[in-house]
Amino acid sequence: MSDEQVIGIVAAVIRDVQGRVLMVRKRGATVWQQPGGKRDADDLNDLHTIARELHEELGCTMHEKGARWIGRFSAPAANEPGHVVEAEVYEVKADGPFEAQAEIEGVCWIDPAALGDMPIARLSREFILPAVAATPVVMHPQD
Ligand SMILES: Nc1nc2c([nH]c(=O)n2[C@@H]2O[C@H](COP(=O)(O)OP(=O)(O)OP(=O)(O)O)[C@@H](O)[C@H]2O)c(=O)[nH]1
Repeated sequence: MSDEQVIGIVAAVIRDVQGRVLMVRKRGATVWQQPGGKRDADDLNDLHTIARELHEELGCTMHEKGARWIGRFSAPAANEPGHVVEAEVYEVKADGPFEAQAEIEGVCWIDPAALGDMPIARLSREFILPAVAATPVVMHPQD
């Protein structure tokens, strides 16, 4: 049996027209990660959790349509030693502007196929961003 504690989260992938992915950095943290977070007792479902977290962290509004489940991934947690993060990950559309607020200190856009040596949380670097890089950007006229 493992002593590792599991943090369950829901995480969002938001892409721009060039296919770049929105990343956030929490206050006091060095690594970039996906927007999102833990489920609240009042959340109706995982997309509701994402919509709430996006509004809290970035002040943006998630579209109800166009969400796509990317997968469930697990990795050592970025900011909590000895913890594992287990994430349900969705690509969603949202209206900007995207502005750092609440516990978020930084926002940036990265090319998922060219990460270089940027400090990125393992969940994103090893699982989420490779999955996204393998998928073409789909833009719908109504988006
Ligand atoms: N949101 C998010 N958390 C991640 C990712 N990767 C990763 O390791 N984590 C870890 O999971 C933890 C989730 O905590 P969180 O702070 O985002 O969740 P939250 O907003 O609901 O937390 P709070 O209400 O306690 O402030 C992060 O501190 C981080 O260590 C990721 O891509 N997105």
